Order: sequence, then C-alpha cells, then structure tokens
Amino acid sequence: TRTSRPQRILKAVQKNATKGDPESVISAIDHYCRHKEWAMNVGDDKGLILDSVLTEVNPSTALELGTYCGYSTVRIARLLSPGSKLITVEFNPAFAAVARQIIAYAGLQDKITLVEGPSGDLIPKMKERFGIKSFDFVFLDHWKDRYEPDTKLLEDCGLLKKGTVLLADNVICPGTPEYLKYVRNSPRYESRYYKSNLEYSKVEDGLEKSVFLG
Ligand SMILES: CCNc1ncnc2c1ncn2[C@@H]1O[C@H](/C=C/CNC(=O)c2cc(-c3ccc(F)cc3)cc(O)c2O)[C@@H](O)[C@H]1O
Ligand SMILES: [Mg+2]
Repeated sequence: TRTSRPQRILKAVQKNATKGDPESVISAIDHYCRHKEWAMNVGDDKGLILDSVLTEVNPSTALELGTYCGYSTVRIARLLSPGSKLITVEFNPAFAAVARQIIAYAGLQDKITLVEGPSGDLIPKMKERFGIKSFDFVFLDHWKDRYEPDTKLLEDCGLLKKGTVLLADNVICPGTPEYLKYVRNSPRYESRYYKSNLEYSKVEDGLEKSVFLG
C-alpha cells in the first residue's frame, strides 16, 4: 500500500478531529482503529485506566517509552498541569514524524519533547540533555522485552525517586513476563495489576502499576 498505517491514522485525525482539541484527536484515532484498521495504541478502554492513574499522580515530569503515532502521548499530555513536561522516546523516524504532526494537531507541542533514538542510549542522557532530576511517572509501551532492562537502567541512572509510578502496557497481551516477575518480586516496588482488554478487542490485556519505593 502506498501510505503507511501511521500515515493513514494521521489522515483520519486531519479529517475528523478539530485542531487544538486533544479529545477530538483521541476520539478520531479510536474510531479509525476500531472501525477501519487496528493499530497498537493503548486505546480507549486501557486509556481510561491511564487517565485515572495520571490524575492521581499529577506528574511534573513524565516519560513515555515508545511513542508510535503519539496516541498515548496526547492522552498523557492533555492531563498534565501547566508547566509540567512529558518526554517521549521513539526510535523509528517515520513513526516519530507522524507523531510530531498528531501532537501538533492536538496543540500539545509545548508540553511534549519527542526525542528520536533508542531508549537504551537516551535514558543515560536524560539528566544532562533535558535537566531531568527524576521522573514522577513513566509509561512503558515499547518492545516488550525491553521493559525490564530499561527499568533497571532508569534505576541505575538515578531517574526514579521514592513514589515514582511506572505504568506498563500489555503485561498480558503480548505479555511482558520478565518485567512482571521483576517488579512483582522486587522489594523496591509496590505493584498492582489493572485488568482490561486489548485495544479495540475483547481479548484480555491490562496495565501494571508499580510504585518505586526508593
Ligand atoms: C529497542 C528498545 N528501545 C526503543 N526505543 C525507542 N523506541 C522504541 C524502542 N523499542 C520500540 N520502540 C518503538 O515503540 C513502538 C513499539 C511498540 C511495541 N508494541 C507492541 O508490540 C504492541 C503490540 C500489541 C499487539 C497485541 C496483540 C496482537 F495480536 C498484536 C500486537 C499491542 C500493543 O499495545 C503494543 O504496544 C514503536 O513505535 C517502536 O518504533
Ligand atoms: Mg501497547
């Protein structure tokens, strides 16, 4: 096909959403992916859990691993208080290019810094490059076998503090067994599973919320 799936999602946003209105961008993507073609956005069902955890944490500094088209980026940034920042990491330039346009369409570019590159290289540079002391909130939604190593890397780089909340997508489907084992068995985390369903489907999936205890 001539266009990519992310490009078709962007077109659906430009056609059906209102510029500067994040809610309409979220709805346009959800409608397109539910009725036209599936895509790996966190989606509306798990999105409600993401919203409730975000409202509870009210992070000043948030990190997202795996931007893709920017759906959860917009979902997170729309709930941030004035002056709060979200850094999102994406290593596929084509996906990053679409995400930038969707973020701009939602009018949230001032709250979001999209950094292109692999998380493994970028996490150690967060302090020096972005003046981050630590993150209040981390959303993990990139390659599933990278959740555990990147969490350990965030710890080692001193980017987690007492009370930092990690929220991980897809802990059931496709599944993140090593990550679950790590956060559920480590004395340094208080973990809880939020049952839901895979985006735009009836298959079970869920989010794992893990609070770093310091
Ligand atoms: C190398 C690790 N570091 C990375 N650093 C920066 N960006 C990264 C990284 N990994 C992956 N990415 C990016 O994150 C995104 C990858 C997400 C991987 N997600 C999934 O595989 C996924 C897959 C499903 C799924 C579920 C059921 C199915 F039948 C089929 C697919 C559902 C989801 O919600 C998913 O999140 C891409 O944009 C990729 O370019
Ligand atoms: Mg996901």
